[in-house]
Amino acid sequence: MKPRAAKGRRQGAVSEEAARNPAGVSRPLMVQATQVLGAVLSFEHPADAVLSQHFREHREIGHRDRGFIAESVYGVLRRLRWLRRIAGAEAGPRQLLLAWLARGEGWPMRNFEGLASTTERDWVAELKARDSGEGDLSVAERADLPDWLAERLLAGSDEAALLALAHSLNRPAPLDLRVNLLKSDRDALLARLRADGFEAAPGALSPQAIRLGGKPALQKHPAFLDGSFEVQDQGSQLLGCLVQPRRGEMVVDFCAGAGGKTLQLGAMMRSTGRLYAFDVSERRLARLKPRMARAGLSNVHPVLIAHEHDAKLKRLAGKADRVLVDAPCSGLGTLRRNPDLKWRQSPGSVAEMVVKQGSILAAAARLVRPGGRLVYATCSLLEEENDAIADAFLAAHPQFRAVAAGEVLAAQGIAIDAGERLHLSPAAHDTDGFFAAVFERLSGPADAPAP
Ligand SMILES: C[S@@+](CC[C@H](N)C(=O)[O-])C[C@H]1O[C@@H](n2cnc3c(N)ncnc32)[C@H](O)[C@@H]1O
Repeated sequence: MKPRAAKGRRQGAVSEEAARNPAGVSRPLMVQATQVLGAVLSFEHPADAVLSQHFREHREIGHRDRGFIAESVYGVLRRLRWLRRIAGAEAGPRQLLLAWLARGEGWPMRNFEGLASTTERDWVAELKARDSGEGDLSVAERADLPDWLAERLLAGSDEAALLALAHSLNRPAPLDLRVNLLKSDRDALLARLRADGFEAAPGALSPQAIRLGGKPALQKHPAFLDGSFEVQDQGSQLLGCLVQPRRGEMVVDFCAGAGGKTLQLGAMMRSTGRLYAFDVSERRLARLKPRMARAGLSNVHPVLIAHEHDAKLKRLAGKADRVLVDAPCSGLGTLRRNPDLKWRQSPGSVAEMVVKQGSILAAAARLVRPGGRLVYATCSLLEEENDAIADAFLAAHPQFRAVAAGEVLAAQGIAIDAGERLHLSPAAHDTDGFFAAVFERLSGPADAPAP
């Protein structure tokens, strides 16, 4: 990614001395937020990557000011359709930001004094009075989703449910931690965090989860540095519970990425057995390595593969006790954290993903031993990436049977309305949107070799 601005203090650099409005925002901070928003709205790179790069290049920006920039950018992304409707289809980043603050955040006019020019303030005053014509909006506009996505989510649902889902997706996500069972337990970590002034409560769904109030900075907290916890959404934790790996087993995390779930699986195995972490991305696997060390795991073996038919996988055929396929997907279940995805994805990108998902699942299934378990998961809300893939897999693989996700979770004391397959959503469960299907390989002959 190209740097968008030179480093150091210059015009627009946030300083402690600059005058701030009643909301604590200064003119230079507005300039920074506008710059980042402009870069994000080109949709060339994921919003979180643009923000991280900006903050790396501007270490002088404090925690609170970073919060303002990130929340403003994410606020605009969440409500982009609505904002363009009230601010005009041609509105640039500065206007969209002003419109968000005036209408989305409900700033009073006095907050704009000193931050916006007279012309801008006149425009904002007019905007505040403007009727955005809510009555004439389509369901996709009210949901602040692109038409194609609203249509797909509406299939098998109704308008009220779609709007409830969209509103839950258009809110910021809570902050969940996963206790590293190798290093601590939930009660001990809760006590430690509360003693440090954190608002912390046990997660309602995952037995390994703690939910924090607010968005405290955690990277330098001693309990983070000593590996006692990782940040992981409760929904994601339930996927690890569906895999339910045991001590001494051979487990494969087929799409391990930077290891969000690998670390959970490794801790559930108590750092015994062998846990292979495959991925096609060297960059992501590189990020897993320091996390393994911090977590105190010695059973994880990261392996870079070229694709799902890589020859490195052959020797594991029919050997794994558990295989997780946390498939590459549209990510639309994570819109609370990645609101730009709804504008970055398209029917074409989803169609490509679907082909890849089917291919990865079929390849990963070859590694499962008779009697072993296979879990297919995504963080998508789209039927074609979820149930349709699971249905097609079962139809083409009679050597596998479906296992009810609800029963696997209930056996671990996790009471959730899962039924056959897990469908989590921010509206119903206050987690990110996740899907998971569990399969078991029947005893029988091994698969024919891969073509
Ligand atoms: C949803 S992400 C995984 C997230 C990770 N499991 C976690 O919990 O942090 C999907 C991953 O699949 C990887 N991937 C894409 N194509 C793949 C393939 N053919 N085989 C294995 N992994 C692949 C991507 O690089 C990405 O890291």
